[in-house]
Amino acid sequence: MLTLADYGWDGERERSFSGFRADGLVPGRVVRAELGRCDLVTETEVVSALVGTSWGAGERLTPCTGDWVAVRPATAASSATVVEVLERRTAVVRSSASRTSQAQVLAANVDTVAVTVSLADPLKQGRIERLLALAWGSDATPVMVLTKADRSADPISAASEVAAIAPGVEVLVTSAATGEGMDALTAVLSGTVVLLGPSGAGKSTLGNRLLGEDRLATGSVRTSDGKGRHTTAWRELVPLPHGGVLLDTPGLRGVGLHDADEGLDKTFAEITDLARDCRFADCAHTTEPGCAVLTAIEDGHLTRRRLDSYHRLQRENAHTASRTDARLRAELERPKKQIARQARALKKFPHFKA
Ligand SMILES: Nc1nc2c(ncn2[C@@H]2O[C@H](COP(=O)(O)OP(=O)(O)OP(=O)(O)O)[C@@H](O)[C@H]2O)c(=O)[nH]1
Ligand SMILES: [Zn+2]
Repeated sequence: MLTLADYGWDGERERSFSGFRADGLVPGRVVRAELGRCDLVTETEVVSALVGTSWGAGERLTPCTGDWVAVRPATAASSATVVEVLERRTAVVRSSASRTSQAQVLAANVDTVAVTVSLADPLKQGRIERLLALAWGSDATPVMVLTKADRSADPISAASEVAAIAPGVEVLVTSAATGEGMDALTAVLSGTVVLLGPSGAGKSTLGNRLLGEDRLATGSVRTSDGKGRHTTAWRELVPLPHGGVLLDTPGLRGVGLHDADEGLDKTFAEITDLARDCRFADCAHTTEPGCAVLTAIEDGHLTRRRLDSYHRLQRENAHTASRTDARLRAELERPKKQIARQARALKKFPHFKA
């Protein structure tokens, strides 16, 4: 029997939950979310629960896979109901490709984001940089997982090419087909793990290999049943045999950046470092005199492609930010504000945590 601790519940969470417990509520983690209802694991069972409105504020709650929630248990008269979504420590947020620019939380409370890219196809550097910006922006730890090494003529040089555009990120070469790199992968994955990558990158196949069983539907299975892909926002949270839990997301067609300033700074860490030496604090690294970034390109320390990619993703990020509507922004900011408030409280009252 698995406990909530297997799903990542910890002492800090338990302490901040005491008020809810006093009110007869129990904690649960969302393993699958749909509009208005979700599947949860609680200390005693797996339940299907209705999603209510937030207690104090009366806002409609929108829990997503990975969220910790406060649940009112089922009674003879009513089904189990989610009454609050607990503070998100991390969140993978993308801006969908739609014109209204809806931000969408793909996964909450993730510890490791495994960015999966297939070695069977030519590497697309811009796409890798975009996925890394999304991963860094979540506040979880990104890991680059190159898949299908059995389909590549030279996986080692592919890996060093990726390492060059992924400063500070561990790069692993794997093959679900031969088992190559699986032990190394198991070793670096910790806590709640999400596999993030384009459709067909091999995420589900890799996930099944990590789980040691065919839990997740792979491309071949899905196409054979005749149903189209991407038809549902199906996501599931499954415990891993060596600890931690795996969150399977469907392949992403468009991963627009949302509020990704910090994510971009970390993705392009060497540019962020160089920029400190630019003459102007607000240097845009385009034509400014005394620009350390442009000098690095002239000296051959930085590629023009890399700077162009940085500029392109920054422009896109600024554009989606300007289109995100206020309600959504408030919803996404709420957990962050909670974190900031708690951090301030901790500073003021160091014993607060104990
Ligand atoms: N040769 C080889 N093929 C692989 C490997 N891993 C996955 N594949 C194949 O790649 C295809 C896509 O794999 P999936 O696991 O469905 O990819 P996915 O990333 O989950 O795709 P979506 O569900 O669309 O996001 C399938 O036909 C797999 O059999 C591998 O290590 N080697
Ligand atoms: Zn500059």
